[in-house]
Amino acid sequence: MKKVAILGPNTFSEEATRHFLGNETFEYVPFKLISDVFTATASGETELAVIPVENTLEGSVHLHVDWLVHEVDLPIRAEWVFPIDMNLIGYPDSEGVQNLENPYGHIRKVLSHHVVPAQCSRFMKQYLSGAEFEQVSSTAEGVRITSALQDPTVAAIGTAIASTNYGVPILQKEIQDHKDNMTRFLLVGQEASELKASDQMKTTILVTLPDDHPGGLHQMLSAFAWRRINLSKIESRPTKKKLGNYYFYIDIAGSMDSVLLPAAIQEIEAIGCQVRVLGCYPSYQYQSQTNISEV
Ligand SMILES: O=C(O)C(=O)C[C@]1(C(=O)O)C=C[C@@H](O)C=C1
Repeated sequence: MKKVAILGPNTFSEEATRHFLGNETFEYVPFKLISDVFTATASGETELAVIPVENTLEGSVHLHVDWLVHEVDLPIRAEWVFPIDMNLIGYPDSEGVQNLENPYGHIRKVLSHHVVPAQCSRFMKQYLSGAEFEQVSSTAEGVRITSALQDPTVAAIGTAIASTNYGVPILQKEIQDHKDNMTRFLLVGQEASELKASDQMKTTILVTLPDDHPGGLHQMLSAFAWRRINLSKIESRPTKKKLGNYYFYIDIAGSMDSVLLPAAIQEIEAIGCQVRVLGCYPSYQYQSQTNISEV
């Protein structure tokens, strides 16, 4: 059984991974810190890792993408998109004071993962403006601490499964700003896995433009444009080597098996761009029942 490192247990990462990879084919190894998820896989302790990289409301999780680019050499093997329903998890007001305007006015501290305030900003502004936000390593860690403290002034935002497993009630369901809040996860690792085919293949590349090459970005993009290759994401990030130096993180709809994509890459290399392929992999969309590990 291949081992998969995940941020967990009781996190959205675990929920999403179990949904897509099922409970039979892989062994899940939970880690408290996302850095440990990466290093466990880089060191060979686990074959694969699951990394959240992007959210509908928050955009890219730069910290995680930067790890993938700068700290480890783990090809992308698959991606999936999973719906994220945030829950306010805590204890009701112990004094039984019914504040009709704000039933959560007794909460003074909220514990969760750092991406959560951007996903629940409206609810937090309306009901939790009197509470301090404290960042913890995952949403589940916030629920675990809330459970240990048993203090109604401390609450967490996390998964329904964390509420059940740590025995802390859900005070309010679905507190994310949009009903269709989604997070994109990458499956990465040196070992390829047999997964169900997807009719959507993606390729992720990193491109560094040559210095002093006016119009370089335009030339690079036109290599894709005239071949009608669809770029689903392009983002510039610092190379971390020199101030003002950037690379482009590019998601391409298409496979390296096609004739067009390798030709486009050759063309941009010919103008002096450096190209690193992070992976060519199947992309899966959420359906209420999706197990991609049955081949
Ligand atoms: O803390 C968790 O539950 C996670 O799985 C991490 C994470 C993330 O890093 O984006 C995953 C999905 C949600 O967007 C919120 C948090």
